[in-house]
Amino acid sequence: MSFSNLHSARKAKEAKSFVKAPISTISDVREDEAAPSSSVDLAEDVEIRLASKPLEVVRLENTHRALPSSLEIRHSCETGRGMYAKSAFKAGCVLMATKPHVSVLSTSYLDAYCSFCCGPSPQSGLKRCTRCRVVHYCNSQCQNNDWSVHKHECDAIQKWAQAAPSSDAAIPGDGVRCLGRILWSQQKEGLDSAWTKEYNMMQSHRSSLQPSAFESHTHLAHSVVRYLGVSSPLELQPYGLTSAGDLVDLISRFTTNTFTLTSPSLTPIGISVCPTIAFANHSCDPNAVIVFPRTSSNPQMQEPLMHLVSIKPIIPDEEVITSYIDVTLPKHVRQKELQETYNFTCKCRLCTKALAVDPRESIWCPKSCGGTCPAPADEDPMSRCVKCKAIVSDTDTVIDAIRVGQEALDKATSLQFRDPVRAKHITTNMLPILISAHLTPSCHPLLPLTRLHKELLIASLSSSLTQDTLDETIRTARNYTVGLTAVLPHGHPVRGIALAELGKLLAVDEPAPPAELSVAKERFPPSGAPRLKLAYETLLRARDELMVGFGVGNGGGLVANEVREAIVRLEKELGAWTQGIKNVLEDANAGKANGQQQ
Ligand SMILES: C[S@@+](CC[C@H](N)C(=O)[O-])C[C@H]1O[C@@H](n2cnc3c(N)ncnc32)[C@H](O)[C@@H]1O
Repeated sequence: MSFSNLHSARKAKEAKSFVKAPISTISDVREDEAAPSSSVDLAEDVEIRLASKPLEVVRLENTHRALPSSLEIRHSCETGRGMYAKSAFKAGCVLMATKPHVSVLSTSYLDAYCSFCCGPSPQSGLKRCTRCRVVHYCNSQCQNNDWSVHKHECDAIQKWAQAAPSSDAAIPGDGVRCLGRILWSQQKEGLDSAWTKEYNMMQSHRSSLQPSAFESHTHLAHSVVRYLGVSSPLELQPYGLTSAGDLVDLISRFTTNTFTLTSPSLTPIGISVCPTIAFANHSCDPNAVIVFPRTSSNPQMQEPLMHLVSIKPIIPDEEVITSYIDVTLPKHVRQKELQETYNFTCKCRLCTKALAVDPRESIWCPKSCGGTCPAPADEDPMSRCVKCKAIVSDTDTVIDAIRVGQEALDKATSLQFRDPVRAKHITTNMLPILISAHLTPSCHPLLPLTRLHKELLIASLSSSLTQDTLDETIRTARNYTVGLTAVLPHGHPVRGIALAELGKLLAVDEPAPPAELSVAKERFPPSGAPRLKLAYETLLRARDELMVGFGVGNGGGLVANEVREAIVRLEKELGAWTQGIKNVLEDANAGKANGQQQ
């Protein structure tokens, strides 16, 4: 397989969730060395997620037609409205698929994806709107379909650019553009329409706004008013905004209920608003995920379609719960994000159950018994191995390494697209420090640094593809999948994508395989046929996990299609190898036999 076949060579400019790292510096980790998984026992889990008494069903009165009859909205005192299963689902079921009310691309993707169907640029390239010169479309069909809303947006973008203090600020941010689209769409659909009612039924935290949210909400409100070009409160009335409180509700509903729009390989490319799926509440140990698999052969057919997919079996009356944040993060980071953005304290079992060791905050046993210990922290420096009870003596080193690692992660993330060489320098230097402090591959910040390093290595492979750089990238990708395996359940789409990426890297033609294959026998990654075999096995695992995470009914999404094609190619290559070896052996045997006869 050629390097260009790697989907991960994408320009993930605004990826805000995870990261990657260089590998020659990372000691090899076996998959069975991963810290114990934090996923929970199903029977116990179900017991917790089933309400003790029947919950009140929320009547939707001619709205939310996208909600299938197998799901129901019910109300609980603790979490408000939530989505509940009325029948049983296996892992990998598409619970619902619907077109979001609004989807908007992040600024850095406006020239790489179509602003109507959110599909990637076709081979022939995207066509730019000649008036605003900001949004792009696949073709005139997408442009025409978008015109009823874009005609307002087009004027607003042009006026915004004229008033911008610098070229950096010439395009409004995605939040402002998304709110503009919501308001123009409401006007188009009618303030009494189901569309508008559904938006207005979404939860607002207006009466309980966190002080930390005041500033960002006020800033967003001012920007939206400027973007709409209104100069008095009266001019907001046609948008259904009759008071300052209405404006706060609009913004609060937006921040509380917005989803990240992702590509089929999970690169965050924008934001989407979908009131029906927004009924789903949060858990750090979710049983469902939201993906955009883009399986339709015609990209303009209703794309982007948001799919809600079960990643665990769900029983009738069980709540369907997704995660709003990156659940590979440690508890205190998750809790802070949920409080600040969504205004609640998570009481899921991952947040409340005392785990002996959380793989997100774990180090290897100081006596190397194979067990793990909780990562020491300033407030709780005492730590011992859960297996052999050995005490961690050098706690300051670990605490310092974690602190410096977090600083390096923040710095390298901010440099990833602006100065990738410096970012890679940082990750290259930081990874060995965290590894020598005994952090497990799933421990924060080693996991996100490994991810960032991997992304940086993949991005630089096209200009420097050598055996060493490829092997280093493979080792990093492998360490990343090992870390993920400890913190995400089987079938989580992030795991499927990471495995697909690793499998594809292993399948890239080796630029200069070692002449003496026996010399390289023990190292990772292997060379030659064993490498192809490993690529094949990894892609089979990826296919199985993608089928769950992106839905069996979707064939595992676009990435699983690519994986299947790679599997077929590898089957042929491996077949050719096996046949070649068989032929050589037969020739050798025939030669021996001839020699004996003579
Ligand atoms: C996207 S909405 C989910 C639907 C919402 N419960 C409703 O009634 O419309 C997000 C909001 O739901 C509430 N929520 C979601 N998950 C929760 C949880 N695990 N515990 C408490 N509140 C939760 C929070 O108020 C959060 O800001």
